Amino acid sequence: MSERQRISGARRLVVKIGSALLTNDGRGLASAELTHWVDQIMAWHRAGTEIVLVSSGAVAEGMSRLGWKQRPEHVHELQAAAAVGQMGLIQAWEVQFQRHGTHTAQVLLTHDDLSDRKRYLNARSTLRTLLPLGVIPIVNENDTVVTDEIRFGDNDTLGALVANLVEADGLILLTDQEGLYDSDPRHNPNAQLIREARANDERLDAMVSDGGRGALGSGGMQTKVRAARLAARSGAFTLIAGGKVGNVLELARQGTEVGSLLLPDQERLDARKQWLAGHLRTRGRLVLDSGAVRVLREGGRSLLPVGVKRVEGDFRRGEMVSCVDEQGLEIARGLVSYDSTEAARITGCASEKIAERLGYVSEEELIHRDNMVLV
Ligand SMILES: Nc1ncnc2c1ncn2[C@@H]1O[C@H](COP(=O)(O)OP(=O)(O)O)[C@@H](O)[C@H]1O
Ligand SMILES: N[C@@H](CCC(=O)OP(=O)(O)O)C(=O)O
Repeated sequence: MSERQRISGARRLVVKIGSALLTNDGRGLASAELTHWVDQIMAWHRAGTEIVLVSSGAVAEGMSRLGWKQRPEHVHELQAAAAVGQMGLIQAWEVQFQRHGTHTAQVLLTHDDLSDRKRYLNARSTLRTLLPLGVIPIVNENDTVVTDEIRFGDNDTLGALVANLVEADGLILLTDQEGLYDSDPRHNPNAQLIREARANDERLDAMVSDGGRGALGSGGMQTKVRAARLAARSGAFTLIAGGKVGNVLELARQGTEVGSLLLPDQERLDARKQWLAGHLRTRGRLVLDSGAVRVLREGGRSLLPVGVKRVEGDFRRGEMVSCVDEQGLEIARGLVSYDSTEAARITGCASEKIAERLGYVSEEELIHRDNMVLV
């Protein structure tokens, strides 16, 4: 498979559209372009690719609605502008997707949400429920409750964290330049477009080192390269491409060489499992019966409550637990879908009986196979 076919063959993508592009450099929402991006996203969607859209532009749209000509210096004013602008932003997207009979969902997240294990799993479950329903989630930073992110105006990192969260095959960052150049094209007219690189290639750092922040006080290419490295941790590629090129998403879908493709060093699933195995401390143990030990060892299966005999330790949903056999030998590790008290109440229970025991169902599996590594 050629590297560009990775893009056309993607099953799940995160598309991030930056402030500079979406708001015509702060002059209000770019309505004509918005229509065009939605048409292209829908072509992809109709072909069976699940899409999460990460949309910036709340601050810029809020400033325009409030009649503010200068970007305010006070963070609380930026937050106020974002709260006003988010209304316009979501409205504009919704109207466009409605033309295609497609529902949208507003998802506001912070970086902290994604580093808290429980909220991470909750956000993941919500997004993974929306996608098969054919809904397009539209994600932005929850600017009311954060200050750092709004100061730096960086949704590239959020896009990468969402790509990790939903295990996307790729992250597409649409911006006002045609891609990543070997130096800032705003300052160097001879700058050359980088067509393809490994996301972890250290030479990229020098190319983006001047920051090159856009007029809206945003993160420039530095945050895009950093985002590509984050996305690569779960095996996703990143395409940085120019949203001003009329049909850029359509060209990318057809495998045409547009923008800069930054590639991960590892395949998607291996990368995620390595991340799981390496980054988290175990908080408790699930003692499995022999049937569960056998199916886990065979690989590729989730752990259901029915195969668990005993729960040990005190853990919360989303934390890492160890799965052991009755002799205490560790078989696997994974992110658990229920708190220890809930897990104890559903041990040995068929998945369809979870609701009866708990009054609700978070997940049918105690540990989903995507969240598990065999030891
Ligand atoms: N090596 C580079 N290649 C391309 N653009 C660069 C580079 N270094 C800095 N930039 C700057 O990054 C800007 C895009 O980033 P930004 O303004 O944050 O956009 P967005 O809102 O789309 O995230 C470009 O307009 C450009 O001036
Ligand atoms: N969340 C804020 C700021 C995000 C932002 O501008 O990020 P970026 O598009 O990466 O420069 C907004 O919607 O205006």
